Amino acid sequence: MTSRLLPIFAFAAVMAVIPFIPGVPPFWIVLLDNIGLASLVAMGLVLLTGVGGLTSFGQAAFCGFGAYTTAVLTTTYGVSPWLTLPLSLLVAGFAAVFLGIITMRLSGHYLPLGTIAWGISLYYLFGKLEFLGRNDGISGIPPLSIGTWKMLDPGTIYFPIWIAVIIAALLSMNLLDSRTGRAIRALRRGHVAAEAFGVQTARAKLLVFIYAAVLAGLSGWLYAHFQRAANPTPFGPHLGIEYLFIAVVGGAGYVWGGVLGAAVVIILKEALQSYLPALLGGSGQLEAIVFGILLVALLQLAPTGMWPWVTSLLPAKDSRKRPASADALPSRAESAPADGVLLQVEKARKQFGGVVAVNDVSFEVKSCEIVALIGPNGAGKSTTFNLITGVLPATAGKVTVRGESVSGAPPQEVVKLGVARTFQHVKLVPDMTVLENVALGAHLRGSSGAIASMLRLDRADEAKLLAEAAKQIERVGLGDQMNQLAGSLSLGQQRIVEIARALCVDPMLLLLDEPAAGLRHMEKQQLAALLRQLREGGMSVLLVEHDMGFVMNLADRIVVLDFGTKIAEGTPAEIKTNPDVIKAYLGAAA
Ligand SMILES: Nc1ncnc2c1ncn2[C@@H]1O[C@H](COP(=O)(O)OP(=O)(O)OP(=O)(O)O)[C@@H](O)[C@H]1O
Repeated sequence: MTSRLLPIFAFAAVMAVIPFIPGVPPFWIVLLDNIGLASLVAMGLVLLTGVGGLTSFGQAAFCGFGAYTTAVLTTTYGVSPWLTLPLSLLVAGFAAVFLGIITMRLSGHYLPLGTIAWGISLYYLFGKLEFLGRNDGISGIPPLSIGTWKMLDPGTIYFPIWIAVIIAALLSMNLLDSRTGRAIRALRRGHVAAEAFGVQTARAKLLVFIYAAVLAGLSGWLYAHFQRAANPTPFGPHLGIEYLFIAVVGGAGYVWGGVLGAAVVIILKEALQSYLPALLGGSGQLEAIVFGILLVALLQLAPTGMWPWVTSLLPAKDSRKRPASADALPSRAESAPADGVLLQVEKARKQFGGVVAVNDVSFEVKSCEIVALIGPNGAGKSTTFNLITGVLPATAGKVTVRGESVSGAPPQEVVKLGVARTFQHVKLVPDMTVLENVALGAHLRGSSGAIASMLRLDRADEAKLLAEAAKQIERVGLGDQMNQLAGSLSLGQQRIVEIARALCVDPMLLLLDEPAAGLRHMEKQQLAALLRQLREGGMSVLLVEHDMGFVMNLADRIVVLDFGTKIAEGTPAEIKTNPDVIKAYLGAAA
């Protein structure tokens, strides 16, 4: 048994024993059932909100889909509860596809607002539909049973609930620790970085949305057979907010945070409801107020949630070693273009309203060449990068890579042609290790999907991706930092991590946006040596850089932009003495 699974099996063993401990009050078991049911929903939210950065207040509605599906099928049509399980999950999943296609396009505050909107609508819909029993709901739902053993009491339904929680936790952990998981985790840093490495972000968002909905649907299915009744109240927006609360209190980025959050919130609520009126002698909503205050205090104590706070109190584990060696990933099949021109930018133009950020700029990058793009702040260098990599559509002009037009192509297509990039403002996921961040660069070189990852069938593929990531990290000289969190590195080192991530693409052209910023003198020399070595190996580099010493010693050719217009192009020696460049840039930079 691996050390990863050991704590889970220990937890499962403890949970299995609890109902058999003599003297355990039945009320505790009911509480544990409720914790398990809430854990399932919260675990989905951990992936959706904590990991993927997509806030949803509407998860309770998916519990409703799961619960009502089994309620209708078992009571009206007499279908066996076990047969309704896949159907409940399917209905919740399809509802997520439909709602996800509409809502996942929203960004910023509009996304959570969208989820509140459909959360409220579905709550009222459940209460209006005749076949769902309107506000009274559906009663007489049969219990789960195996043979003649009917799971009628809280102590027996306890087992399917907690088996579901443990399986869901395992699947979620497997998913996060995979190629698809990295893609989901990268979503939190925005679309641009993930898409630059081929991640279909819309698909990844929808996937995690469906996953969270299916877990909520499972919770709803279990709830219906636990309560033996379903009505709209537990599937309304109030509960939707509470589930999000549970995930945040537990630690929205951590699978087990969902379970811990559910335990803390449900036990706290229950304790306040039982003891507060007796203590203070009052009745009414006092416990709700105290509950709110206590949760805010908890979040002050552990702003990223209880789970990371609790685990930080445990003795630190040994960080993982270098990934085991694996078969190398196949190298890029395409060879250098016959005419030697890797990248051709022809009269590229980009206007933002009245601002002409890139003004009919033309230049090319040949095979095995290092070209620098320089110019004052706001000259249009980063915008030019964004035009080449498909982040922004050009207003006019043409960009070709190895003779193939990339105008209008999305970043996911451009990277397939062997164009990899780094960003002026570093876009790493800070709470992922250096290794995991870099492995995102090899996304397109792996093929395992979400289901294979959840079932751990992706290990051979994953080993190759991690081995490639480790190779590139060592190549850029950060082998010792491989298992550190990317956010703990200096900004200069994070830029180098971005280079390793780009190298994982096996690129023909590397686009580096200010790679030397934040590096010390020695580190700059090492970076220059690395880039020369890459050039010797057949790679081309286009770099934006303000450090003129670095550029002049490294570049074969320099293109100078000023106010979006190309004002000069030539060798470092020519550029250094060009009066226009001195006037517009070098004079000021010197
Ligand atoms: N999304 C945008 N919307 C509007 N204007 C923009 C946008 N992006 C860039 N610009 C404008 O386009 C011009 C070029 O910006 P760009 O970031 O490409 O310059 P840069 O040469 O990379 O500058 P720096 O060296 O400061 O990064 C600037 O005037 C900038 O304000």
